[in-house]
Amino acid sequence: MTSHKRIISRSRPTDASENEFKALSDLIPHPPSRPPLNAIQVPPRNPTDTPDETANNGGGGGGGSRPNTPKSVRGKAPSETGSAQSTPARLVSRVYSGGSAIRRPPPYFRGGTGSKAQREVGIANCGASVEVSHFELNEDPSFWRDHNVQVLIRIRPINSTESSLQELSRCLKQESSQTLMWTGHPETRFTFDHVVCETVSQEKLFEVAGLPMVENCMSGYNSCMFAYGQTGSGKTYTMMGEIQEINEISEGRGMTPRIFEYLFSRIREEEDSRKDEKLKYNCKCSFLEIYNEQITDLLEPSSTNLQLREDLKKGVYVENLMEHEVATVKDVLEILIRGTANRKIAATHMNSESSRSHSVFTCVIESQWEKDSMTHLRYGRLNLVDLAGSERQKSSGAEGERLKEAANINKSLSTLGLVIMTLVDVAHGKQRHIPYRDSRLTFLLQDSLGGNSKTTIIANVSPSICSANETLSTLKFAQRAKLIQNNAKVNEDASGNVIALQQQIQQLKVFVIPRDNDSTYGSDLDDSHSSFLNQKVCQREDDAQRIKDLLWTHEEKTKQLKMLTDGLVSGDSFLKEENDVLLQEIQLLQARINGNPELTQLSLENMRLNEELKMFQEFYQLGERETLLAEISELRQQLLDLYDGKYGIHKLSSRIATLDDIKADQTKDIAEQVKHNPCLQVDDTQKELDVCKKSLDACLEANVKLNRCIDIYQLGILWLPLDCD
Ligand SMILES: Nc1ncnc2c1ncn2[C@@H]1O[C@H](COP(=O)(O)OP(=O)(O)OP(=O)(O)O)[C@@H](O)[C@H]1O
Repeated sequence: MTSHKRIISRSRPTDASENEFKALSDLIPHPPSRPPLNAIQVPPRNPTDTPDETANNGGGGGGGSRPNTPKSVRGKAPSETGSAQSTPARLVSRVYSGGSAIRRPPPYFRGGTGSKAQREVGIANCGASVEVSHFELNEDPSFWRDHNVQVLIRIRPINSTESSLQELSRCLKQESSQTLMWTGHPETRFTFDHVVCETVSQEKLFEVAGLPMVENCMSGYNSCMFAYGQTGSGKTYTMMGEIQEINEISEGRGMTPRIFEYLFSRIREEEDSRKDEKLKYNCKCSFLEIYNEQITDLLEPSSTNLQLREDLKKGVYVENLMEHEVATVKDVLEILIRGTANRKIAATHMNSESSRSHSVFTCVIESQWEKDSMTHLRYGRLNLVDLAGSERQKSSGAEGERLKEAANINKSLSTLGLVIMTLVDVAHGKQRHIPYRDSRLTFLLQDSLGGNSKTTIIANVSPSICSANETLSTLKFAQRAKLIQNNAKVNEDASGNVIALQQQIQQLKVFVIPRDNDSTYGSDLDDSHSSFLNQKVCQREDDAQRIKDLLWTHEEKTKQLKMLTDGLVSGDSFLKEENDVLLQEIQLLQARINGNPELTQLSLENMRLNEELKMFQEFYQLGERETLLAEISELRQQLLDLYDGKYGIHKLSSRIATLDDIKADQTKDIAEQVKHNPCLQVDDTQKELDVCKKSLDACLEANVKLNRCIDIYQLGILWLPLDCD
């Protein structure tokens, strides 16, 4: 049996309590020990510390006056971790660590099938024993309906180093399956979604936290689980646990192998039950580490210093990171073991096999099925993150290279803390810039922190008084993280609809095209219909693509706006970007119009109608019609007056000339309007125009008569002086 980290290092039991079980362990074959591929040698802390000893004995534990931390601390030897015999994990661990006896745990520790009642459990600590309360975990299958962030505290058993230093003094007192008390000064009570006591098995923890995550991913939600905590607090144990050889199953296996066991069994189940919908799943995995702010592909270790990129469709991704298709648990285990062997570890005072990097195991789960003539596509991204441990330089005893690593680890963890603090502010409605880009870790996990993801945080703590301060700071971190608000949504791809449209057309063709005996006729019709329909499909596809591009420009715009409000870009460069995006948008819209003749026709018609509307509005609003009518009635009145002889001849003729001018202008206007505006054919207006025309005709007739009268009067006037003379 190999522990998660022991995969890459040799175990040499040195602890007296382990030796107790030597006889039995000798009977059990050990797996071939692997050479430490990437194990980093700890610089000797004093002349008696050789690197070799350090690696084999638990490293820093051997330094100074501290008692040696035997290798098996990492292997969860029961005698060291206090409650080992109560967790099935440790039983297996003993087998392979070469010094443990197989002891069956009490049945209520196995898989959480026991009653939920609190039990008093004896936890052994190097010969001494202490009563600690056992609390079952409360499963709540509906949790993820209302929450997107779940925070669990996992308390690991006290280990031998802690117990030898501080006996069994504890800084934590668990009060229920959700609350615990930090017993330092001042005493502080914390409440979380779950508090996982040291006797809870890996299996039970998986059932509560891992299983619902798999369901979420299968439904198309991005999900993320990360383990946080001080160095040696049990993060790797939680995430990886004890991974045996590929073909063997260990009770101590952690979240990651269990998640994939369950995932593949659910995939089989779903695919079988939805055969009629042709449901198919596809999974792709990648495994990376972030070490000293550099990203390395753990499955291709020569592929180092990989760059993070951001894409609107893909989100944040690692350029050139290899993705491996997986279809079975074996495939995943093979990747896990290979990748873990390449992970950077080293011995520190706190942990003989301390992970010096953050590791991210990612699986993209895609599903495709057909329903109601539609092809549905869904995908969920599952991130399983084992963070490097936070550590106080004093207690970790880090020096040289270890110190540089520790500084980088602490820097990225403090950025993580800052991001979480800012997200909490944002959740309280404050406008804040979130410093995702300040570390590779937060940039990569951007979606899992305050974004589109359902996220589980497992904060690992030691209950020992030796780690009281670190435990308190982890609890505070977890408390803040609980306040993050994520916005998880199902990832569904609408492009499936184009395929569905094509299928629909094919189906409709069967009904629409008449099938008679004349095969020639049938096939001709078939061909013409088919080419017509194909043309339509192409048109729709082009249109769909253009709409997608438009959507992209809109997303780009939103992103720019966000950067502007966050103060990441200046107003000038924002306007320039905005201008470019708008130009792109215009081009896209233009292309959309050009690519669709029906749309062009409609838009022309729309423009014409708008023009007409504008003209009518002006016609009524400016009161032209009323003015015209008023002029006509005035003219009439004047004619009548003229007949009554009220006007002098000169005045009359000048008035007539003015009226003629007005009439001519109005007639011209109307003629122009009629000429340029076919809209005047519209019934109502036509009627009004007819009335106007009639009035004008009457005016013109009256005018002719008036002119005649004027002529007669003028003749009369001409003759008058003659008479007088
Ligand atoms: N719940 C647990 N039950 C039994 N043993 C545990 C438990 N948690 C941790 N251990 C043991 O404690 C030791 C340290 O655990 P682990 O390596 O997982 O810590 P870590 O937080 O990953 O440390 P680092 O940050 O330094 O990598 C290991 O030997 C592991 O087997």
